[in-house]
Parts: sequence; C-alpha cells; structure tokens
Amino acid sequence: MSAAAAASSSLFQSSPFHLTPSKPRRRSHHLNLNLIRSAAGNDSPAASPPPPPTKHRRPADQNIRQEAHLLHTSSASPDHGFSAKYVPFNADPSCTESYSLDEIVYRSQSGGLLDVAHDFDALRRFDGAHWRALFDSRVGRTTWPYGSGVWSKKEWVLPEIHPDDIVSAFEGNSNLFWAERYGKQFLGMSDLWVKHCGISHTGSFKDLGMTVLVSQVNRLRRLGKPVVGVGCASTGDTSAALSAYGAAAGIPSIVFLPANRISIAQLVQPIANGAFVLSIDTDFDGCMQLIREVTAELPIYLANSLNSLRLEGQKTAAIEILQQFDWEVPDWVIVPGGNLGNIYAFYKGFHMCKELGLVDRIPRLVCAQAANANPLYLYYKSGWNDFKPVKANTTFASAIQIGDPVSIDRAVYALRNSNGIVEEATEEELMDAMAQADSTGMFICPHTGVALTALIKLRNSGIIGPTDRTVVVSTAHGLKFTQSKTDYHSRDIKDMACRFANPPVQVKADFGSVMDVLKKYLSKSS
Ligand SMILES: Cc1ncc(COP(=O)(O)O)c(C=O)c1O
Ligand SMILES: N[C@@H](CCOP(=O)(O)O)C(=O)O
Repeated sequence: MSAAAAASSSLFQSSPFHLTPSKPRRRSHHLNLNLIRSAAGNDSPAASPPPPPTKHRRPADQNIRQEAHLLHTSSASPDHGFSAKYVPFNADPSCTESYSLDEIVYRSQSGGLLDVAHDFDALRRFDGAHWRALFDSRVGRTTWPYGSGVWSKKEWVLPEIHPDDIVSAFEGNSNLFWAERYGKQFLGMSDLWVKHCGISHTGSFKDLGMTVLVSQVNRLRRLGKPVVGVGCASTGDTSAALSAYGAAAGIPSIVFLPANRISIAQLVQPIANGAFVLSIDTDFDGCMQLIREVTAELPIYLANSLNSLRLEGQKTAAIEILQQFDWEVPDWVIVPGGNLGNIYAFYKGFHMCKELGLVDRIPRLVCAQAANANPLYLYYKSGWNDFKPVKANTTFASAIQIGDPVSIDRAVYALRNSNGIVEEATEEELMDAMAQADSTGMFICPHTGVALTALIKLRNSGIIGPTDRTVVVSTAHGLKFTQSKTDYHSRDIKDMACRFANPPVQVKADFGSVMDVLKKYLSKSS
C-alpha cells in the first residue's frame, strides 16, 4: 500500500461516514484523498463531512471567495474529471453533435432544444451513498460556494466552473413544510407538503437557474467572449432574478416585459436592480419572440429557460426534496407550468438521483396549468397527438400566462417518463384554492393555487390517495401577488363569487360598536 493510500485509508476509517467509492478501481487512492480534501471545503467530489465548524478558522484577511480560490488552485486540488456539455435534447444515441458550455449556443443544428449532458461514467465512480453524504454535508454551511442549495451540488450542475466565477446569493435550501391543516381539512390527506421555492433571494424559483446562467456568463466574459449583457423576456420572475444576479456580478441586464401584465412588485424588482427595462405592448409570447430575434443579432446572452443552463440550477430543487425527506421518494410532485422548463428540471433532478443510485425510483409528476393558458393541458388531453400554441388569456396566475411554451418537448418528455398527469385550473378554482390555503396559514402565489387545484381534482377523483406523500411546488412568494388577493378579499372580481373572501369590517371608533361586531363574530365562530 502506498503512503498516500495508507494515510487516506486511516483517515477514512476515522470518518463517521465510512464511505467508499461504488466499485474499487485503479483511481481509488485519488478518490479517497478527494474525500479527505473535501473536508477542507475544496472542490473535490468527496463525501466525508467537513470538520466541525469550530475547528475551521479562515484567516481574518481572507474572504470566503479567496479561501475557495486557494483551495481550488492548490496542488492538493484533484482533477476529478467531471464534465458537462450541450447535446441536442432527446437525441438518438448515435448522435455525435455536442458543444462546449463555453460556446454561445441555444439550439441544435436542426433547430431543436439543447440539454446539458453530464459525464455519467465519471459521476458513477461514486455510489449513491457517497453523493447523499456529500450533499448532506454541505447543507447550511457558509463555505463558498456550497452554502448555496444549487452549488452544494456543483459536481452535478457546472462541474468545471471555477468558484471565482460563481455569482450566488446562497439561493436554494428552501423549506419543505408539512401542510398539516390544509391537507387534513380540505383534502383528507396526512402527508401533504409544500416546497416553498418562493422563499428565495428574489422571491421565486428562478434564482436557482439564474445563479448558474449568470455564473457561466461571468466565466464567458472572463474568457473574452463577446457578451455585453444578459437579456430575457419575462412575466416577472425571470426578469427579477436576472436583474439581481446581473447586478451582483456587474453585468448589464436587459428585460422585455409585457406591458401591464405583471404585478407591481415584480416590475419594481428589475427597476431597482438597475436593469434596462423595456415595457412592450405585447404579451409574453410576443416578448419571447422579440428577445430571441434580438439575441440572435446582438451580443446579449439569452437568459430564458430556452437556455438549458437555467435548468441545471432549477433541477436542484428536486434533489433538495429528496434530501429533505432523508432520501425517501415522495409519491407525487405537482408543479405549475408556463414556459415549461421547470417541469423538465424537476424530472431531470429526480432522474439523476435515480440513475446515480441515490434513490431507487422517481415520483409521478403533475404539471398544472391555468385554463386560460393551457396549451400543454390540451396537448395531453389529445393523447399527445396534436400540439397547438394558444393565445393565452389574462389569468391571475400571470407568471404562467404563456401560450407558446418554448420547452413543450421537454415537458412532454418529463411527463411521459414519470407516468405524469396534466391538470388545469379555472380562475375561480385557483383563486379559491389560494384563499383556502392562505386561511390555513400559508400566503401562496396564484400559481401555487393552480397546483393546489390540480391536487384537489386528483384527490377528488381518487388518483391521489389520502396517505400518498405529495409535494406541491410553490413557485413564488405570495407577497409578489398581493393585488390579486386584495381583489379577491374585496369581492372585486367580475363573475367570481369569491367564496372565501375575508374582507375587513369597517367599525366606528367607539367601545360599543367594537363590542357589537366582536360579539357577532364570536357567536358565529363558536
Ligand atoms: C411563479 C411562477 N410559477 C410557475 C412558472 C412556470 O415555470 P415554467 O415556465 O418553467 O413552466 C413561472 C414562470 O414561468 C413562474 O414565474
Ligand atoms: N414565468 C417566467 C416566464 C419565462 O420563463 P423562463 O423560465 O423561460 O425564463 C418569468 O417569470 O418570466
């Protein structure tokens, strides 16, 4: 046994995890050393938990990025061999077309979507237990960049990016909470959970994807690639995330917004972050068309989820769900869908965990659409025979008012391969579901109301059982959509009964009047 191997094996044995690579191979000495080095917080794929925080002291004159830089560039840093590249989405296995992630490319030669393909052979040098322990060891740390729920899975996201190039607000690690009262009272369910991706830096799940995209743009600019800014079309959340991460990195962002179709809270986000905001007199699909044309002409990097880099970050929410259940797989995961990148991102995250041995199955996926913007639902109902973009009508779920989703093929792939279902929600259904959920202590966005409506329908039809472990993905923070709640609780919506409205009671400022209304209220509620 070499000195290195002896050292690594004795250190290995002292590890509380006792992890080993999946199969002993010739590289195993390096792998064991990697495990040990990871404990110092470097970029190795290691699974050994970091030392107790009290033992780790960064010199006072070093910030966390510099610390990561030193560890990354030190001679101890391993060449772990993980890599990723663009390939045509769902291509025939014989297809050899591929692109470096350092190329600026959004579509395959045939005009189809791209996907980020990871080197699974390299990742498989470690078994599932190894990856589980590695990811678990990074939760809640501040070590750069692993304090992020996205970058804690760096080897599966952008394995080759240098920590110096990463732009992160330590996004992710969002809470997954047990919706005890809502589940019991409205659905007779005992194991209902909400993954609150809206508790995030800019208030939606878009941060998960944007940290990856903007980090890669940072790298491209450092490599001297001609990228003068980043641009997107948006219904409000993508633009908020892009502007925030762009501003953090000092990269100009340009956002195309459909005039008068997004909430004030969403509009003010890119304005405050210094983005160049174009309010365009069209809908989201019109803005999307324009940004595609513009990014084909100008050196502005496209930040919508047509760009498959985004989905690499978004897929970590699925991995996080498994992690939060201690690597037990839920039965159902329900995701509201608009441009349809996220449903595929969830599928990809779950699928990678299965392929790499972290879990043994994947959940069934449900994609929920607003009935006013339901091209996927109509396609599903046609038995996947007839896809037609629709003209998306106004919906309170304004962030998913999309009629021609760019990721339609990705969504179909995700749903077909997860035995998935598509459901829809009318305006009244989604607003009632939101109000009922809020009445149990949540404060959800209308898109989450769409997802809850899908759940209600699948529960009522018996497809989802009372004890099925079910996760509803809440995609944005309710505080971004207070106007819709105000309209509902004021019963100020045409043709809607607003059955669960809870308007404030106007009362005179005297003791008798206050007592009268209180007595009336208490007699009703007892
Ligand atoms: C709050 C919110 N929920 C859901 C979605 C749907 O996500 P996707 O476009 O990836 O389907 C979006 C954006 O489209 C969104 O902003
Ligand atoms: N809801 C999105 C619509 C664009 O989606 P993307 O994921 O393709 O950027 C938004 O907030 O803009």
